[in-house]
Amino acid sequence: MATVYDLIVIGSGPAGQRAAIYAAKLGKKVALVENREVVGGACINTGTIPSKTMREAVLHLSGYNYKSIYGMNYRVKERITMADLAFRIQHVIKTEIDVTEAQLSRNNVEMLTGTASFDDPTHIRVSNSRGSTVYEGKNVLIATGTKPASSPKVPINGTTIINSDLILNLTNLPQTMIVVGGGVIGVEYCCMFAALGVRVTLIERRPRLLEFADSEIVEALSYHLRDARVTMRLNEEVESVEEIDGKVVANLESKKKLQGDVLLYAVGRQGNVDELNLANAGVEADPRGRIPVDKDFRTKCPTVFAAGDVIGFPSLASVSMEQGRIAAARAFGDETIVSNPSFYPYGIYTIPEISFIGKTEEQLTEEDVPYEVGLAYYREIARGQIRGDTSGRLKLIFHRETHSILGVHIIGEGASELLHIGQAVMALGGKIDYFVETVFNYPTLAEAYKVAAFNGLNRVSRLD
Ligand SMILES: Cc1cc2nc3c(=O)[nH]c(=O)nc-3n(C[C@H](O)[C@H](O)[C@H](O)COP(=O)(O)OP(=O)(O)OC[C@H]3O[C@@H](n4cnc5c(N)ncnc54)[C@H](O)[C@@H]3O)c2cc1C
Ligand SMILES: NC(=O)c1ccc[n+]([C@@H]2O[C@H](COP(=O)([O-])OP(=O)(O)OC[C@H]3O[C@@H](n4cnc5c(N)ncnc54)[C@H](O)[C@@H]3O)[C@@H](O)[C@H]2O)c1
Repeated sequence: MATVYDLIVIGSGPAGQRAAIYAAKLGKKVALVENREVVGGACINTGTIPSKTMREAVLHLSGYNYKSIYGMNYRVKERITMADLAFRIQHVIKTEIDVTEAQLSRNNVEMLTGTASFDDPTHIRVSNSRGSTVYEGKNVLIATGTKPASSPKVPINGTTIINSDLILNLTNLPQTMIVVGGGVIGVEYCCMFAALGVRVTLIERRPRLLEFADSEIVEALSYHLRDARVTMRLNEEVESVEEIDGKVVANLESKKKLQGDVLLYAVGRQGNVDELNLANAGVEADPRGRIPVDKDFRTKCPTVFAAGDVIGFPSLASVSMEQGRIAAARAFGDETIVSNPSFYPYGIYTIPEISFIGKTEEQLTEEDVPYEVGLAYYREIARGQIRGDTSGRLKLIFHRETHSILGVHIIGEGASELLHIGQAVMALGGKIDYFVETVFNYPTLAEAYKVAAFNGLNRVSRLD
């Protein structure tokens, strides 16, 4: 007889963890299956946490934030090595794994190590080196995440041709690097390596980087990339990659050839569905391994749910956690838990960082919405000068007539934290006037909201 669980969760990344803990809090019997040796998924082990820790280490050791004050030669450590970066990354990964394991165990979530697959909609086979065991799940959540997209024409070798899972395989900092893909992963790593002095060439097949972000903000970022000696090749597609005489060569569709010491291939991600035997549950994935779900994260099979990156957009750790929580609630008939997707923020940890919420100017123009913009430059704000960030800016987009806030877009120090002020005001239905009427601590970067609000309202009154 198979052991019976109220919920079997497959995958221990942000979506799986939150679902498992939420169901356990409802008093349900929960098992969490993970095929890695440790919990945390791509988020803790290869994606979010390592990349954000590496960025922090790069900023600290390179003295990046203080160069405008102490001069371009200022740095905390003269020769920064991959070992310096790996030291801090491994420390944070280990701590995060410990925290997650403790959370799961004190909530009585049973961990099963191995690869899960469906025998039928309610029977999950867990296979590992010791064999396989079948468990019964009255409900099942697929939270298996994604892996880096690959191409037979790009032979990843783990040393000179890598993807984002293999960054820590680099033993030495390269002198030159080719980054393929101007999405979030490509641009974030491009910024980090450029800040370390690596000469980076970034190749993107679209006409611009980060196509979902506000174009003014992306232009501002592009200025910083050029300043860090990054060469941007937009409208260029990489067709194949090869190794010639110890160098990596990227062959572009335009017949150009680019050469570097290392190539990072970051052209998107593919759902982890190959090993699941989805057909046995009557569930199908699309060619990119994404599983379609309804608003409650239910698949075509009523007792099988899917959440996190495996369902596709927006593929963020932050959103995956919410999806997992809601999926678990719905599995047990709890309709009270809600989460509003229109107030999901983006934090893009480029150097400088970018964060935004709501609509871009391009979207509002397309929709014929009468909007106005209020801008604040960090250089006009005392805290900007104190922190040494004089190029940051905060942009508030608001409705000319109702004054409601339609979007907040920030580039600069602290952007991803600062954004949550705008997010709260938007979510609570506040208007731009709130920022004018509110006293902010001084000197803070948050003051940028007030300056931007004055700027925007002045523009409206000049025209009315
Ligand atoms: C380089 C990088 C940087 C990122 N930075 C950010 C960021 O700054 N902010 C942000 O919000 N998001 C970021 N993300 C995205 C974020 O990591 C993902 O959105 C998040 O990890 C998705 O969580 P998940 O639970 O869906 O799956 P994952 O975290 O991918 O976890 C899924 C787990 O399931 C396991 N699994 C797969 N198949 C099976 C099976 N058959 N049986 C058992 N186990 C299985 C996998 O091994 C994995 O451990 C980043 C991603 C990358 C790659
Ligand atoms: N800070 C964050 O929130 C964060 C950070 C990293 C990753 N992520 C998540 O990870 C996911 C994957 O990120 P990603 O950057 O790999 O994927 P992506 O799909 O966002 O970007 C891939 C880019 O590569 C380009 N491209 C594809 N093939 C190409 C080729 N042959 N030559 C040149 N360019 C090519 C595409 O046009 C696209 O712009 C994202 O959806 C994102 O949500 C989030």
